[in-house]
Amino acid sequence: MTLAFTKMQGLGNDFVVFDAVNQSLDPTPAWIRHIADRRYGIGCDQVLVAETARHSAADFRYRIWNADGQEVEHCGNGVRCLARFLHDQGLHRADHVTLETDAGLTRVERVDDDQVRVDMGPPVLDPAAIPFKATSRRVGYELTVAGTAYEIAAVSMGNPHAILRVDDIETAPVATLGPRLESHPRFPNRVNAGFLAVLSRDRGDLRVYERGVGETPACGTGACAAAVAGMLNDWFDPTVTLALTGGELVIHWQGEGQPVWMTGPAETVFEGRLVTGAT
Ligand SMILES: N[C@@H](CCC[C@H](N)C(=O)O)C(=O)O
Repeated sequence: MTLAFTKMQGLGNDFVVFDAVNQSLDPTPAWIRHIADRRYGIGCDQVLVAETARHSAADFRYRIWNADGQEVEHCGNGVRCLARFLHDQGLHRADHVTLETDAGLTRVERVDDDQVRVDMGPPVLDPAAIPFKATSRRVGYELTVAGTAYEIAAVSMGNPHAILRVDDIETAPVATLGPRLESHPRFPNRVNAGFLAVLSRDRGDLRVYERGVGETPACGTGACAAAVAGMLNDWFDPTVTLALTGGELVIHWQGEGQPVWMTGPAETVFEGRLVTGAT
């Protein structure tokens, strides 16, 4: 048996993408870990799958697995890549597509050959819905990690994010504090940890330690969550450019109840076929 796949990336956050509309696929956590393995598999941060939509308003269903084999709710860089995949594979020729995820419906628009713009929906700020253990909703929460208190913001973009403001992302303790935040007991579903440096009212630097992966060159939902945290704190104007290790994303949010818009690139790296022993 062989399975067609496409390797894609958005700002260096990389994906193996499968069409499960025209080929049959039954991903198990062990199979996902094998595909994501950079020595024994293809190698990626996330595996993305396009399926037939269940919701009548959606064109396709979009599923995401982290490299550790866990299925998750959303992926911002991935959604741009999936839209480009559907277009380039001839599965959906229009310049916009509506995708259904476990986090709801997402509308993706092609801006030009390089840039894709996504309506990521409104951020979720109610702690119980993130989920984050807190007695009431706040802009900043004190979180104790290994005896040290940090002020974080907690935001869900369908998936959970903790955002910590730092002076400089070069010296931010991403490798040490990232995994401790990821598995902090106040985030029962674990969390993606963003380290944000505010440069001006319309620019910031961001590094993200992703749940189920580790630090990646970029995280789209992480950039949306960091922008929202920065706007709620009045550090940013409604449009901000965030520079991640892999490149820049432009995020626009007009406030409470409004959708977060994310604009950035999506690129195909290569196409291939998985052969025996891979499933
Ligand atoms: N890289 C992604 C986020 C992927 C999922 C995340 N690791 C999670 O567990 O929620 C992005 O670009 O948003």
